[in-house]
Amino acid sequence: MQVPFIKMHGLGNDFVVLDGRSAALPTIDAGLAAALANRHTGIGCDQLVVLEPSTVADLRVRFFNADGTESPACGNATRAVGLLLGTAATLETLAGVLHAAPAGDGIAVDMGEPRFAWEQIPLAYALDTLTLPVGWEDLTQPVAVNVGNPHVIFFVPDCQAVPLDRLGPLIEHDPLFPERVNVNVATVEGRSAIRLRVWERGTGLTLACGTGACATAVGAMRRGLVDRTVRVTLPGGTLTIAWGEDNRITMTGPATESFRGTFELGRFAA
Ligand SMILES: N[C@@H](CCC[C@H](N)C(=O)O)C(=O)O
Repeated sequence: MQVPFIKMHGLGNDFVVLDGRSAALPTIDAGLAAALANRHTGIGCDQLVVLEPSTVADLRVRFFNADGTESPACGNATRAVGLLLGTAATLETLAGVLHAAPAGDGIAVDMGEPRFAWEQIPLAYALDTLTLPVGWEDLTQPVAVNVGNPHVIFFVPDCQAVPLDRLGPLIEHDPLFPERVNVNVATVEGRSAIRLRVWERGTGLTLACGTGACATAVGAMRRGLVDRTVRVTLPGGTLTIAWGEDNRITMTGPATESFRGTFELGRFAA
């Protein structure tokens, strides 16, 4: 069976998109997702994105990390799907129904409401999520925010200097986070500018993480470090994040289609 795919990215966070809205797709499981994502033996991507019909929105979108695990949310991929659709649309995700629409040269997405209760992150036990009293070497006292997926954010003087490739996996797998966690290191550069690097749960270091940008912006706003609209610059480029009076987060930024192709399912599925 030949399966069509679309290769896309949002600020270098790259995706293989399978469109099952009108054509039947093979069963998507962790093994197939990980095989397709593999950069040596597969197509190669940070996330596999699957589009399906929905009964409650214009379409349903599922996100799989490079290790095959499914995530309820992926900000950059949501913008990429918005680009594919080319018009305002509602997207059913495991994190709720989101709204994406063209905005200038990019796509704006209503990413929903952030959650801060320790059970909602989730943490293994009750702690103050505005200042978690924990640390790993020089990374201490992070904020925890759930924006559909779990994030911790460490505010540091120079995020470029953090050995995130070493500390990221330690923190991701710490028993404090029963569903693991995305690890953000951020430097506030002014009332409306943040620099950010992210170790993504299930994928590792990426060039950009949309939900990481949302969680970091909201964490910085909760701490009073920045205004309610902020530009978040990641290695792959810049997103604008606004946290409105209605408690909803809007993420705006670019997305790109790279190429289209097909793969032979038998090479990847068991
Ligand atoms: N790249 C993403 C986030 C993908 C999911 C994340 N790794 C998780 O498991 O929660 C983004 O742009 O938000």
